[in-house]
Amino acid sequence: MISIKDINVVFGKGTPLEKRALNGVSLTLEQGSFVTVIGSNGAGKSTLLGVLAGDVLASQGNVLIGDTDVTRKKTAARAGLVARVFQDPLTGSCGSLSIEENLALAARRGKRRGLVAALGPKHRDHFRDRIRELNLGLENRMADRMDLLSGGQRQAVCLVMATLAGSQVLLLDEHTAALDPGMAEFVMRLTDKIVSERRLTTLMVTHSMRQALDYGHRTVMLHGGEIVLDVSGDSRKDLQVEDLIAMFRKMRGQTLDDDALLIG
Ligand SMILES: Nc1ncnc2c1ncn2[C@@H]1O[C@H](COP(=O)(O)OP(=O)(O)OP(=O)(O)O)[C@@H](O)[C@H]1O
Repeated sequence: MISIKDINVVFGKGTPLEKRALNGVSLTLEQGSFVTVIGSNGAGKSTLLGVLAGDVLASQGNVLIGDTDVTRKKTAARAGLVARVFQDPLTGSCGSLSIEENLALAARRGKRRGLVAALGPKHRDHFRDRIRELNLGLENRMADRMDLLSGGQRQAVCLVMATLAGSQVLLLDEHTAALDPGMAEFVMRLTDKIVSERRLTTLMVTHSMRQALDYGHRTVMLHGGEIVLDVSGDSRKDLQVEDLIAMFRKMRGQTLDDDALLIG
């Protein structure tokens, strides 16, 4: 479960560049709920994920993950609670390490014992089994460096990595945006499977209105650092991509030049 209450984030406070990125945002997600987050550029989506991951400390408000108040805990201190997959497949893993070593590092996230302990035969078998489930043939390439994989293969491995340390929260920051449409669909189906099988509490930022409505149970729209739409259940089922685009237009007070960018 995630509960954030009345979160304010101000960057560059007291400087000419002061920017209020989040303004009194409150959100509660039950364990296992999958929420898609949309909003135009600069709306505050990444800042919201940063507040949950610990990269961004709120100037006001509280963040609870499960029963733990993590408001003042930095990223490393909440690493065992939160897993994150980024847009750039190179960000969430180490290209110069093998698939197996990356998995071993991910399995130790938030724990004290090092890489050697996580590369014992039992763990290796487990890693190979988990990678085999992807059906990408990567179980035969466990010693290959991560930077030899395609972007999609790498994101798929990152998703497996995100589940290895037992985190209950998964943050997805436009994690399919850099992939071709076929691979993006594969990674989304995999995401859906992992989230539902493991009952992960998930926030997924996307610029694709289609993805935002097709996946998850609830959709939240941010604008100017505030939640301006929060839909689930029947009212979400009735929503069409065109409705979301119309809301974007209204929020931005202008016509979008290229709807295809949003529909994608
Ligand atoms: N570290 C920072 N220092 C100063 N300003 C920042 C910082 N991070 C974000 N901002 C500003 O805060 C606002 C919200 O940024 P954020 O990255 O959360 O938006 P976003 O909704 O994720 O946008 P995008 O869709 O473009 O990724 C923007 O105006 C941005 O310029």
